[in-house]
Amino acid sequence: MSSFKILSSTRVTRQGGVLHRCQHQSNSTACDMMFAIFLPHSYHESSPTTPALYYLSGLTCNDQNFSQKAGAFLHADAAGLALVLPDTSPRGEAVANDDAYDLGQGAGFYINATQEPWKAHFQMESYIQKELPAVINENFPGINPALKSISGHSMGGHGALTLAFKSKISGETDWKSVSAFAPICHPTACPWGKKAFENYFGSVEIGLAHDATELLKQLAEKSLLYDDILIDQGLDDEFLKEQLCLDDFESTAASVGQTVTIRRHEGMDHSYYFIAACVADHIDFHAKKLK
Ligand SMILES: N[C@@H](CCC(=O)N[C@@H](CS)C(=O)NCC(=O)O)C(=O)O
Repeated sequence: MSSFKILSSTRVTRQGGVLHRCQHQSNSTACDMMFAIFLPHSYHESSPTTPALYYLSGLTCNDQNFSQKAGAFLHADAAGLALVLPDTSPRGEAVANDDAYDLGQGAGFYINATQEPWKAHFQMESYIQKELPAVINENFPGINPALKSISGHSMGGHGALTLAFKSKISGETDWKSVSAFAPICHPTACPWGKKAFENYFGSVEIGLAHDATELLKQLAEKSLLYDDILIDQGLDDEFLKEQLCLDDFESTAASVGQTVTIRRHEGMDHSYYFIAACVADHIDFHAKKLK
């Protein structure tokens, strides 16, 4: 029997768009997972036509930060786009954790951990690449399984870029387009990424296979480049220099021929004010690719 449950449903646009908060037992993470899904008013169960944008949140977030702060629903409703909003990690008393905000619960980094005490539950890559899309397709039949794109913020920007690149390289899943808000672009070169990879994989070197700047080279070698990637970045973002390493990604993209539209915004920081200011353009970017 399926463990899937809708815990709450709230109308969030005047046109009739609805936000559902859902829970299910995950095989990948071996615990109950929460996610939210926004369905535009044009969604109909009887017609599998609605495209979906998966949005991956950053450190310390759960499935609710984006819903409450990004102000994206009206624009997604007009574009006829569903938004899938997963949690950032497995959770619960039986799940390993750490006192620091950048490791453990709330900091899953969208990878499959191989090390104790993390590996039993921290399997977020499998969860986002395979299990969650299957749960969405089974329980929301008005979603078109072939029309999905991915975006994210900070740690979630790293997740969006790396999961999109890895799925193209492996040929397993097809994310039609990818964008990011202030992504961690080169995790093997920044403190957040080094700490995560040392703990979850046992070494930073293993993390090279999970680093957007490194994966770009493989994407190019296999002629699998995206036609464009949209990245927004605030120039007053306190994490830009030490943690995000956007310049490394930009120069590697240029050297391998990957087009990236990078927009740098004076005065904007790392917060959801910045995301709210840019989110409509990301919705339009993906909606066009998903037509
Ligand atoms: N120093 C911050 C780092 C965490 C942070 O800035 N998280 C970003 C993503 S990397 C976020 O979206 N926070 C939640 C929010 O603003 O709602 C903290 O301790 O909370």
